[in-house]
Amino acid sequence: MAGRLIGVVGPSGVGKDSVMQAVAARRPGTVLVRRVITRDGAAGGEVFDSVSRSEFLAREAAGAFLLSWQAHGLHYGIPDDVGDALAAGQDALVNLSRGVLGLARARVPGFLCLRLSAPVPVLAARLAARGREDAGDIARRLARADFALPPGIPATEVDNSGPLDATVARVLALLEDMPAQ
Ligand SMILES: Nc1ncnc2c1ncn2[C@@H]1O[C@H](COP(=O)(O)OP(=O)(O)OP(=O)(O)O)[C@@H](O)[C@H]1O
Ligand SMILES: O=P(O)(O)OC[C@H]1O[C@H](OP(=O)(O)O)[C@H](O)[C@@H]1O
Repeated sequence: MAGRLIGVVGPSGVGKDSVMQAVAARRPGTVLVRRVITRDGAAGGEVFDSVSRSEFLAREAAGAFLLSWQAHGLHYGIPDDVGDALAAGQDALVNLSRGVLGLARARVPGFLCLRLSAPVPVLAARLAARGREDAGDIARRLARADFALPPGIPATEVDNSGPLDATVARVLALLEDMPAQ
């Protein structure tokens, strides 16, 4: 049976990468999708494929991405070969912009969406503690916290304002129960 693509969305700092990494580590057969990003490879955080803007645009034009978008002054791409993992029966977790959920749902049979949430003061504290962005960039990320999901996208909301372990346990339970949407 084919695996499922599980899009994890929510405001910057809510914990998407943290939750995805912990879930993949505890759930055999679940892989993390490595994103292509026009961000400095030394920025830290998630493991990603760092490329120049010109390289990104060339790959995009060549059809190398299942999904691509821009946010925070960066380009993001999801390699098309994620389909190989799904075809091999692996579930794949991917950090997505809320803005590409309509396309993801249209392009990927059985696409699932988890929407993480936490209050803005919690996001602000986490982004400051993470230290990957400067104060101006953090302010711009927080201003985007309430970005709405496109209409008609079924998403299961999971609160990540408490301990990470509690969120991970909740997501692991959900993944056993959730039917393809
Ligand atoms: N439940 C939690 N409790 C405390 N700290 C957390 C929790 N979840 C994540 N964090 C911390 O919050 C910070 C932001 O987490 P993370 O980078 O996973 O968020 P993100 O949603 O992927 O953000 P972005 O969209 O900006 O990449 C990290 O420093 C992480 O360690
Ligand atoms: O606000 P929306 O569009 O949902 O998300 C926009 C982008 O914000 C985050 O970027 P990063 O991981 O912090 O670079 C997400 O991963 C996504 O790529």
